[in-house]
Amino acid sequence: MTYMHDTIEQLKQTSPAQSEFYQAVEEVLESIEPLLESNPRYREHAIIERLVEPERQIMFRVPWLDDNGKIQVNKGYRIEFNSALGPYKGGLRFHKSVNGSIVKFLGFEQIFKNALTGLSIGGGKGGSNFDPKGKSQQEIMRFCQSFMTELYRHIGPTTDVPAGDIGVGTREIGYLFGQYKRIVNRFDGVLTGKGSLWGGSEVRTQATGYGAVYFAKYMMEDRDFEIKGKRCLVSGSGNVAIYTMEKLIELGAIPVACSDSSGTIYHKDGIDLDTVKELKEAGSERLEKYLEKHSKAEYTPRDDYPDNGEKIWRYAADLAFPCATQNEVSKEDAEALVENGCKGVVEGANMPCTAAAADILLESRIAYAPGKASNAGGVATSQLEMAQNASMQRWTFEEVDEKLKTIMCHIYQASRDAAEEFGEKNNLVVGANIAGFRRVADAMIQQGVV
Ligand SMILES: NC(=O)C1=CN([C@@H]2O[C@H](COP(=O)(O)OP(=O)(O)OC[C@H]3O[C@@H](n4cnc5c(N)ncnc54)[C@H](OP(=O)(O)O)[C@@H]3O)[C@@H](O)[C@H]2O)C=CC1
Ligand SMILES: O=C(O)CCC(=O)C(=O)O
Repeated sequence: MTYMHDTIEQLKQTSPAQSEFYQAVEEVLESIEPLLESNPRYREHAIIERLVEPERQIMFRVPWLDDNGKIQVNKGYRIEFNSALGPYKGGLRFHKSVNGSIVKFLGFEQIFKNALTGLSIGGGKGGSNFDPKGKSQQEIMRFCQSFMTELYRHIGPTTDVPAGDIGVGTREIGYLFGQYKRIVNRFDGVLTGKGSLWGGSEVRTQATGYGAVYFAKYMMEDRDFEIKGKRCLVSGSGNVAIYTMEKLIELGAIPVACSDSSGTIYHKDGIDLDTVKELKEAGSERLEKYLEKHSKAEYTPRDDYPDNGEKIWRYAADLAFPCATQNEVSKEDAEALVENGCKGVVEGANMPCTAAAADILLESRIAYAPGKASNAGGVATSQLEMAQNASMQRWTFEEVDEKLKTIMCHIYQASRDAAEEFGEKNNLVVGANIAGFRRVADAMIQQGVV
């Protein structure tokens, strides 16, 4: 019986039916085992027992009126996981799949991600099982207003600062912020990802995708591999995928495939990003419509995917960027990527690889960047937004972008160095988990038993 095994068994008793949460905890505990062995004080201070239990979990009813005047009810969540390093910070996800396990795994990941940035932000996450697909703008606004009517009492610029995630972009943050301001009668920096007209930071929209590509660049340069000219697979076609592709194109790489929840586009000459933006950013269309402009591209609907994975990972490419959702890379997908000569996998999404897929990538020795390190550019830029709001300053795009590059470089180096320190050279999963954990755990010890 190992410490990790005992902890997971305990969680299964106390927090039943939360498979994604156990998966995230297991990965972290496995990685930090050597640190726990060499530093008994982490066990003496019951750091693991305290870390896996959120400081506060808020669940609430979100009633709203649809366009037919019918009352609809959704579940709302905010998990305030750990505030050892600063105010709870993390996004809100609106997606029909959201449940207690998903919000909890995301919140848990956020603790270590935020620690890795080197900034003063704790970990939190929230959301709702509200499905924005097919809803009118008015319905989305009414839903956001109702969600904030409960959430406002739990958040604040130095308490808990939510942001966006799947299904929550600048428009939703606008509706949430408007309702917060109306209730409390204060213009607080209580959300990030705000519109640039009213307190939002430059680069926040681009930050997660740009940050992932900066991370990829630093990681691949260390392996004498240039990104320029390389063919890339980028799953998803939302915020993170779009700005991953934009930065890749800017650096001379060629994204050849992207996807949405209905299907995958493969365009061997390179994805036309303007068309994707038109369909997905300006509108809320299905990606299949890409074919109307590019008849030579190939579209595979989800029904025709391989039984054991996603179509996108079966194409040959030099680099892969999973930027859609959790567990979107199966063991078989990872095997296909390795067999097809992929040299690096960089996670834009949170926990996009199943545990078995991550094992395949680590065993293959190809470069593998875990999301909590490579997608931290979004939350880091959110903290830059908080800093600007608090000091009533506004920095230029170039200033914020420079800071983002520096932070991503720091995260890469901290993860790489921690991996080497524990004899796991190139294992950035171990490195990121140890570097993130150590910072949070040390802060918790210094703050006593709370
Ligand atoms: N936004 C941010 O700043 C950050 C986001 N992340 C993570 O990045 C990921 C993407 O978030 P974000 O881009 O903001 O979300 P968006 O809502 O903007 O986009 C999500 C995209 O993923 C697609 N998608 C969802 N499920 C699947 C699937 N099974 N297969 C293929 N495509 C799928 C959606 O397709 P469809 O249009 O059909 O729904 C959509 O194109 C999430 O894991 C999120 O937690 C991490 C750090 C920060
Ligand atoms: O910008 C933020 O605060 C949160 C971003 C986020 O949710 C994430 O990093 O997964």
